[in-house]
Order: sequence, then C-alpha cells, then structure tokens
Amino acid sequence: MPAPVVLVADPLPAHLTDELAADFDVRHCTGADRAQLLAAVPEASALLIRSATRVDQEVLDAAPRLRVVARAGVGLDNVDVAAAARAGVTVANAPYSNVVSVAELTVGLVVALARPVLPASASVHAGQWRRADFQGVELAGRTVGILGLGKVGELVATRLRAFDMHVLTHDPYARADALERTGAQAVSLEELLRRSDVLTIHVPLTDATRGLIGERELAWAKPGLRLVNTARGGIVDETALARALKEEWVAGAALDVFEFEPPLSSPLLGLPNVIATPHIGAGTAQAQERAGREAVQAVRQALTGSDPDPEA
Ligand SMILES: NC(=O)c1ccc[n+]([C@@H]2O[C@H](COP(=O)([O-])OP(=O)(O)OC[C@H]3O[C@@H](n4cnc5c(N)ncnc54)[C@H](O)[C@@H]3O)[C@@H](O)[C@H]2O)c1
Ligand SMILES: O=C(O)CC[C@@H](O)C(=O)O
Repeated sequence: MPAPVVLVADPLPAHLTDELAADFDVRHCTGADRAQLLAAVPEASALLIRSATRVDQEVLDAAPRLRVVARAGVGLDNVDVAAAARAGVTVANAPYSNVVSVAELTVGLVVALARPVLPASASVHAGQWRRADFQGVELAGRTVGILGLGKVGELVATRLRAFDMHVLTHDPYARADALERTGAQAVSLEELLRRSDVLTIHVPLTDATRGLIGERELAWAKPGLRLVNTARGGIVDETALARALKEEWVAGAALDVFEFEPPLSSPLLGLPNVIATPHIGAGTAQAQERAGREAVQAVRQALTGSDPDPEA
C-alpha cells in the first residue's frame, strides 16, 4: 500500500518534516498560492500548515482523503473548523507552543513605543547625534489594558507588572485564577480604553472580535494611547486606527499583524508613529521547534494512532 501523503503547505523546520518522510510520502506546496494548494490537496491524507494557508470548504471539498489538518501555531482563524468537523477531518493546533515568544515580542513593542528606539537608532546610523529629539515616557506607574486575558495576555500582564505598570483587563471569559495571578482589574471595554495608556490585544479573531476596536472604541481612548496588536489584524479597524494616528489622538501603534498580509494597501503603512513587523510573534527558534513538533505529532497520531516521538 502506498504511504499516506502528508502535504506541508507552509514552512516548517526541515528536520521535522524529514522525520515524517521515514513513514509518509511528504510533499510540499505553497499554501498561500491557492492554485498550488488545490492542485496538491486531493492526494493528501494530512495537511500541515501555519497561518498563511486558508483551509475552507473549497479546500476540504477538494481533499477527499484528508484526515487531519495540523496547525503549527495557535490561531485557527485560517481554518473552517466547523466545515472540517462536518467532513470528519480532525483539526489540531499547538496552543502553548509560541505564547512565550508572542508575549516577549509584545513587551518589546510596548517598550519601543514608549522609547523611540527605532528612529533613534536610524538617526545614529545616519551619522546624527540628536539626543533631545528622542524623549520617551516611563512605563512605571502608567496603566496597561490587556484585551483578552488568555495564555498570551496573562504572560504579558505578569511581565508588565514587573515594569510597575497598573494592569487592567477586559475579557468576559477571563478565568478567576488568571485574574488572581496577574492582579489585573477586570473592567468593561469602554473603561479599558478610557483608562489605558497602553492597550495590548490578545483575543482570537472570531466573528465576535472582528472589528472589535473600531471608530467608536478609538474615540473612547485616552489621548496619547499607545496600541499594540500581536493577535490578529482583523480585530482592529485599520482605517479608523490610521485616522486616530494621523490626528495623534493615538500616539503610536505597534502592529505585528494586519487585516491582509502582506499589508500592501494598508492605510497604516508609512505613518511615522507606526511600528510594523511581518507577523513574527512566533518567530523564534524555540517556538517554531515546539509548534512544528506538536503539529507533526498530531499528524502521526491521526494517521497511525501512535506517537513514537520520544520527547512526547
Ligand atoms: N503574532 C503571532 O505570531 C501570534 C502567535 C500566537 C498567537 N497569536 C494570536 O494571539 C491570540 C491569543 O492567543 P492565546 O494563546 O492567548 O489565546 P487564548 O485562547 O489563550 O486567549 C484568548 C483570550 O481572549 C478572550 N476573549 C475571547 N473573546 C473575547 C472578547 N470578545 N473580548 C475580550 N476577550 C475575549 C478569551 O476569553 C481568552 O481568555 C491567538 O488567537 C492568535 O490569533 C498571534
Ligand atoms: O504561522 C505562524 O508562525 C504564526 C503563528 C501565530 O499567528 C499563531 O497563531 O500561532
């Protein structure tokens, strides 16, 4: 019997996919290229993805042999989980794999918004020495609002508490133990915006959170707000945010995620008070290894019912 086909549609550490090749027919495609994906998926018993590949009804319809979609990462907004369930396809993610990396990037972005390290560095590289031009603000004593006190939100809250920031959160489903561990004060979304000097977003992208931070919410914002989004682009209305940044009502934004990636026509690109990174929250060697390994294990589990990984 031919070995089941495992289709790797997004980049994963090569040594992990090489391990799979001992037992499966491992093939590669560029999942973001729809035509390539649809051409390759009919043979696949397993699909290994990250965030760039969209798995929707069309892909599932084209994949009669598919038994598992394994997501090497947290967010499942690029997978139609309900359609997969109807088709009898298992969907697995790696929910703890990269949360520390995302939290650490978030804290770095908060600091980079408070202290203009990026333009200051660029000016020194350009041969300038303009010390007075790069005055920032201290984080100690100021208030951070955490939108979504889940795994990443909690890690960010505890790290920013160590900066002596006062922590507020809005999360209707927040666990009592997370509130206790972080010492975060639970407030409404409006109060979160009205009181926060820094707002950092850690909710998943769902029908309920798409556009959650829009014109009305930004109008509630405390003047001078600094906003960080390392969750998903669609949660923030980019047009409304661009307007608030141009009016300097919002002082700065640091964005790792965009509504469309790459964000070629985003109104946020080119604004001097925006730090933009190309969805690198999970971009550490440690997170990629963990996420890839968990996804590979999920494939083995689904296709053979076993997990021979000694580290499992
Ligand atoms: N930039 C990156 O590379 C990267 C990496 C990992 C995760 N992420 C994103 O970060 C998100 C959060 O990850 P996580 O591991 O903390 O998820 P999580 O599920 O542990 O936490 C999400 C939290 O959001 C809360 N929430 C849901 N709907 C809400 C709403 N309407 N208002 C307020 N709170 C709400 C939930 O109750 C939960 O506590 C992921 O869904 C993913 O999209 C991004
Ligand atoms: O594919 C990636 O590395 C991004 C992953 C990240 O957005 C996630 O949700 O885990």
